[in-house]
Amino acid sequence: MSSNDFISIVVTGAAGQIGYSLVFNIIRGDMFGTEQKVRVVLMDIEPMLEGLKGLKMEIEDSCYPLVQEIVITSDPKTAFTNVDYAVLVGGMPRKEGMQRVDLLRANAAIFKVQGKALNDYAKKTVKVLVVANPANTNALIALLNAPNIPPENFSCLTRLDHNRAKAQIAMKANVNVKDVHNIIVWGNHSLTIYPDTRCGYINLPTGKATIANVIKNEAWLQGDFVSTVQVRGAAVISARKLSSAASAAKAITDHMHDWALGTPEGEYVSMGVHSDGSYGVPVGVIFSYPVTIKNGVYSIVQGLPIDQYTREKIDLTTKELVEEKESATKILAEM
Ligand SMILES: NC(=O)C1=CN([C@@H]2O[C@H](COP(=O)(O)OP(=O)(O)OC[C@H]3O[C@@H](n4cnc5c(N)ncnc54)[C@H](O)[C@@H]3O)[C@@H](O)[C@H]2O)C=CC1
Ligand SMILES: O=C([O-])CC(=O)C(=O)O
Repeated sequence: MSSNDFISIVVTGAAGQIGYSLVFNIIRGDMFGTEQKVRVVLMDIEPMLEGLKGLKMEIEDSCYPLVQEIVITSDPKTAFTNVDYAVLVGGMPRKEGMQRVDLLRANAAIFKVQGKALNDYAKKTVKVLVVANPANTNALIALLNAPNIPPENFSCLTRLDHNRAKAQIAMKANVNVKDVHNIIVWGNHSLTIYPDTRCGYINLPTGKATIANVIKNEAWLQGDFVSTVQVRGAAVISARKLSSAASAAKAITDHMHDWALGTPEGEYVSMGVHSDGSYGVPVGVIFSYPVTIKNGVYSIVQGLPIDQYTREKIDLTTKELVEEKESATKILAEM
């Protein structure tokens, strides 16, 4: 995993609300296991360095034994040098009246710089997770600016959508979340993401049953369930007046944990990854697929049945991602 006896991970946007939860998940051992020492680089923009000093003090005061070193910085070279993992949370949030393309432009500049810094300073084996929105296309921009790092090493966070879908099914079926398996979320981390339960199953005391057979409500599975997952982020913002943070940090932790340590035999998780053309999605967009992971390498689950309804949902989210890619390509060409 690392040439040393510790793993080096950078978290950008570490002074923000996700960072405040995430960093403690990492140093507690939730991400890489309770025996794995970690060197954590906390990166944010210069005006946030004072806040990062406070976070560093809190980390020290928590006395977590896995902490090898805590570095705080706003300098990309210092942040990315020799890291094994990079979680890119920092970005420009959408402001009132801002169009999606404006958000893309503001973030393209950030992810161009960070992609180049990863390329120049990180280990060539670095595994990158982009969280900041628009997450799929920000990940693509970073990837395009890091030609020396394999495209398979870039991903974006859709595990929160996956976890949200799993939780909705568990609540509807009145079972524990740990008994719900093989949910899939397809596509873009946006309102078009498609949560799909057709391959999923639930472990009941009587044995394994399909989600459809337990829920027995196809209209709900194709209607309210899908829309609840799609608008869940907005629902949290509306209630909390802040976007999801602890649940996002948990999803990041799940994503990196599974990427580093693998998925249980037969278990799918959802990850935004560089499309290889699977399921008719064009090559070269960052698309959420069902994956299994072994020895740090993910494989897109192949051969799943795609019915007409699913095809339409996958096509819709694909169309949005292709349009985002076109906008990003134009924006990058103008820079
Ligand atoms: N993919 C997903 O499932 C989710 C994505 N998000 C996204 O994650 C991002 C972060 O969310 P929060 O922590 O709540 O936001 P926040 O606003 O609390 O924190 C963001 C941090 O990023 C920093 N930042 C801005 N530009 C930076 C740069 N160039 N380099 C380093 N740091 C920079 C800011 O100074 C701030 O400290 C947002 O874009 C949000 O939309 C949030 C939840 C779920
Ligand atoms: O919209 C946001 O900033 C937060 C987000 O992505 C989510 O909660 O899924």
